[in-house]
Amino acid sequence: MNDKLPVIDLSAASGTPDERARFHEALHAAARDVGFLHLTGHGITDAETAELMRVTREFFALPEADRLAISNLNSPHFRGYTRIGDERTGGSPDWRDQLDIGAERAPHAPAPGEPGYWWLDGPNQWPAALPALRTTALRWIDRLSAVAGRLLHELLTAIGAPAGFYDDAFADRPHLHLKLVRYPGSAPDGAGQGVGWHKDYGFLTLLLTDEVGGLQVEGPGGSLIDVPPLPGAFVINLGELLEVATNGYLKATNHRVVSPPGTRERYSVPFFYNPRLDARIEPVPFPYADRAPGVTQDAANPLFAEYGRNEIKGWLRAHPAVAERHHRDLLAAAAAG
Ligand SMILES: O=C(O)CCC(=O)C(=O)O
Ligand SMILES: [Fe+2]
Repeated sequence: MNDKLPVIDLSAASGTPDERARFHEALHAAARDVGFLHLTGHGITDAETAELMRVTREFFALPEADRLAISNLNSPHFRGYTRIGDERTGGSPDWRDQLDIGAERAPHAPAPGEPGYWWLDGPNQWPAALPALRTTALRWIDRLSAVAGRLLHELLTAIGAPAGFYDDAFADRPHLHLKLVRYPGSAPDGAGQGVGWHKDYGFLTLLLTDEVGGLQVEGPGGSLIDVPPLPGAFVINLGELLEVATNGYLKATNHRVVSPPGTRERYSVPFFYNPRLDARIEPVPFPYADRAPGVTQDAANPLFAEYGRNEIKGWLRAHPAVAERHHRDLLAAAAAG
C-alpha cells in the first residue's frame, strides 16, 4: 500500500537530448513496471480543468428528470446518462452515475455482414438545461487527444518503437471517449464498489479527479497501490490495445475505485484515447519484442486486436439494460463466441 505512482513530466520531452533520454527511461519503466503514472507538464491549464469540473458538477446537480431525459437506455450507441447502479463491472453494480460522451457522429446501424461494433458510432445526448456542457466537453476531448497523441508517440519512442507506428489507426475517425462520473458516497449494501476491478479497452486513459481519493491499482507482484490525487496532474494508464500492440510487454493494468465514505461525493473525468473502430492493431516492431510474454489469456475477457470488437465487448458487459433493449442479437453472438 506504500507504493507510489511514478510522476512523469511531459515537458521534459521538449528538453535537451539528455533530458529527453532521462524522460524516456522514466516513461519506459513506469509503463513497463506499473502501467500507471501521474503526468505533469502536459500544458492543460488550471482554468481549463476548473471549467470542466464546474460543468461536471453542474450536470450532476441538475434535477434527476433532466438527467434521465438523456438516459443511455434511449441510445443504441451507449451514449448518455447512466443511473447509479445500472452499470456493472465484474458482474456487480457500480455505485456511480455517469454521462458517456463520444465523438459526434451520424448513427451507423450496421448493414447485414458489417460488424456490430458500428453501433458505437452515433450522436451524443446533451442536457438541454446546460448548453455549456457540450462546448466544454468537446473542447476537452480535442485538447486531451492532442496530449494523448504526444504521449503515445513518446511512449513508443521510449520502448524503441517507431513513434508514428499507430498514426493510421488514429487517422480520420478515432473513437475518442469521455465519461463524466460521480461517486455518490457508499452504497447501502456496504460493498464499496465505486467501479469494480477492470482494464480500459483502448491505448491510453487520461484521468482527471477531484481531491477525493479512492482509485486503486494492481501493482507489481499483485500489490495494491492507492492513488491519491496529485493536483495539476493527470493519472495515466495503459489500456488493452497497448498490451495487444506490444504482445504483452506492456500490460493493461487492473484498477478500481473504492466508494467514498458515507455521503461524501467524488467526481472524476476519464478520457479514453481510442483508435478507429475498424483499426486492427498490428504488433509494433521494437527491440524487446522477443521478450514479450504474450497477451493475458482470460476466457472472461479476451483481448481483440480489432478495436471495435474490443470496445463493444465492454459495453455489452457493463450496460446490460442498454444491450437487452437494443442489441439482443449482439448479446447472442457474444455468448456463442
Ligand atoms: O473514476 C476514476 O478515478 C477511474 C474511473 C475508471 O477507471 C473508468 O471509468 O474506467
Ligand atoms: Fe478505468
